[in-house]
Amino acid sequence: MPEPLISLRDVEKSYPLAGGRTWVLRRIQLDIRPGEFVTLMGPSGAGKSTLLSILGLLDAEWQGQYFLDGQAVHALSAKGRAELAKRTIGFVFQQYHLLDSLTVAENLEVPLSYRDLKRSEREALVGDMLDRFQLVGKKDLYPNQLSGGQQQVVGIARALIANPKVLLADEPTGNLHSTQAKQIMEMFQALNRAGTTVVQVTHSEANAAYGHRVVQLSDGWIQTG
Ligand SMILES: Nc1ncnc2c1ncn2[C@@H]1O[C@H](COP(=O)(O)OP(=O)(O)OP(=O)(O)O)[C@@H](O)[C@H]1O
Repeated sequence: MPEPLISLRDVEKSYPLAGGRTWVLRRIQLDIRPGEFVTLMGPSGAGKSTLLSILGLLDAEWQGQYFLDGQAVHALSAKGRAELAKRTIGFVFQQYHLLDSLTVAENLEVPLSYRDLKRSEREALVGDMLDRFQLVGKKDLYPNQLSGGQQQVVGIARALIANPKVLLADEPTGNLHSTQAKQIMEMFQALNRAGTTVVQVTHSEANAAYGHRVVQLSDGWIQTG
């Protein structure tokens, strides 16, 4: 068995509440191995998005231990976390989060702007992604000129352009019709088969069926057995 790519030990999160605290995640233990496709499920408010944000290093306000790709996230500075995230994580959002004032090609280039790459190298990577995701004909359009499904394809291409080890997706098909949703899930499955580790949050059993296993959250606890 390979070493886990993601390992959480006693991860907890809470918010201050009048006179005490309200708990969102309780004593989370989770191991995800390279090449896995894991689905986080559970009722509304169970803590799924919170857990995914912690995994994606978008949230640093938690307690416990998190090892990502051999690094102790809990011991890293904000700068160290940001660098680890850039190298390791691609994040796909339900609401796409594309920049409206940038074209498709420019949106794809955003994650590369933080890298020390020559302009020609950036253009080559953007060109590869446009080809791979069949977006060449759309490259000069703005997000509001695309369908929801096409915007999500751009969101996925942007998440993948820096070649992350882990793709995290929070309800990636939540705003899409079922045909578009199926296309997106097939894309995730293909990426996973090509080696990318995938963690998705979904309420959909159909989407969960694309993954290898389901982790159930309830009131901030992982349900076992
Ligand atoms: N700033 C905050 N202060 C207090 N509680 C918060 C805050 N932000 C989130 N929470 C609580 O954290 C809990 C978990 O939220 P989270 O978004 O992770 O749930 P979820 O399982 O993703 O739900 P959904 O399926 O509805 O998206 C919720 O009960 C929410 O009210």
